[in-house]
Amino acid sequence: MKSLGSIRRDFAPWNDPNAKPYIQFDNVTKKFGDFTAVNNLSLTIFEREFFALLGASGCGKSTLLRMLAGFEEPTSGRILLDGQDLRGIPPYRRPVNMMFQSYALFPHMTVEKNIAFGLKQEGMSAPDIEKRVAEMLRLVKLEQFAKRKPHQLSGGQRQRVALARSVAKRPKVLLLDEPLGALDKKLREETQFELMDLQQNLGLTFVVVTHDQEEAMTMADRIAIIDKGEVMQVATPAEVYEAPTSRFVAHFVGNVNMFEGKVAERTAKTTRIAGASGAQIVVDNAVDTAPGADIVFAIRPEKIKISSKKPVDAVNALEGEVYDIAYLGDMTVYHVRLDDGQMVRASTMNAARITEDPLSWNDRAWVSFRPDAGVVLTR
Ligand SMILES: Nc1ncnc2c1ncn2[C@@H]1O[C@H](COP(=O)(O)OP(=O)(O)OP(=O)(O)O)[C@@H](O)[C@H]1O
Repeated sequence: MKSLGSIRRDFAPWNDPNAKPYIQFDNVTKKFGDFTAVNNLSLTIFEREFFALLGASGCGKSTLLRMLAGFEEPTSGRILLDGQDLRGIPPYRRPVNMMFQSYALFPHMTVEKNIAFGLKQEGMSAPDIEKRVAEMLRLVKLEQFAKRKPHQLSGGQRQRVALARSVAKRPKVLLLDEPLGALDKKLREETQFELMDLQQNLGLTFVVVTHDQEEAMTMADRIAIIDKGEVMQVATPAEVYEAPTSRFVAHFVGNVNMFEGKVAERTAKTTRIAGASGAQIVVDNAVDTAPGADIVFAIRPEKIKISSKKPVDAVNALEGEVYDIAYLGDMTVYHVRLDDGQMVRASTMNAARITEDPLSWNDRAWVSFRPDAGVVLTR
């Protein structure tokens, strides 16, 4: 497969067999009574990585973070940081800091006092505190707000104060639980980039918990997709999107079409899949699957072409009727009901202002795609 690697091109320690993991969850299980919140989970995070734990509500991602911070201990298994077993080490003695969803700023203190608070408690000298606070204010671009109190700030500004306060003590690892949850969409997007800059400039390791796939995709070097306390896949955003290893992951991240069927025939290079209704498609061989086995071809909407005439030379072309059209400005999403009843989602970028092949509701239409435009999944 071609590289679906890190956006930071030169940063991919997970591909380096000699790289030492920084954080290790080693067969970690966490039970609350009879309920298993985290189930025999293992994963590794590298120094300076921006790592996201992504999953639906209740999947156990916050529990993972809380165990790393030391607010919970694993029922079994180990968590190592820089080779050291963290069991029994209280939160304040771990080189990690946690930023909570509710930022919990002190309302009666100014921005600079909020940032200075932890440093003072640590016994840092006054001139050093002053220097560090100024540096933090610069970092989060709040210099002119130093004397304000939290209620005189916007949500996004409060967010940045909380961030500055969490990184002021220079923890090696910053844990962020839904850090942008309280921000509106536009501010969220801006802050995502600020967070990435901050992490890179300070050279910190970030572990962020989110249920927002777009947020994880934007910010993280790698994403762990968690379901019911188990890791479903750990990969770069591009791999998770282009090469999901299960239906669960394919569905969880982005939109996807699933062509279900049985293996009808295999050659050295391709597999022919027969759907229940008789429609057949040909895909590149990806897995070792015997004829007759159940299989699914997962393909993203933007990899499907839609046209009013049957495309010449297309290996896979299926006919149907336009059921629904959503014009979204930058792109248009078509729902096509194939003649066998399956609904297919195809999206096209509106790169030009006028479409050459306009399609309307109830028009006959063809959807076509290349054999390598999706992935074959068996689980
Ligand atoms: N102290 C506790 N006692 C009992 N059950 C708990 C406790 N803490 C968490 N759980 C349960 O463990 C599961 C995982 O919780 P966790 O907070 O890790 O989920 P999450 O993935 O972070 O969800 P959310 O996005 O809603 O915060 C949930 O079903 C939750 O109810």
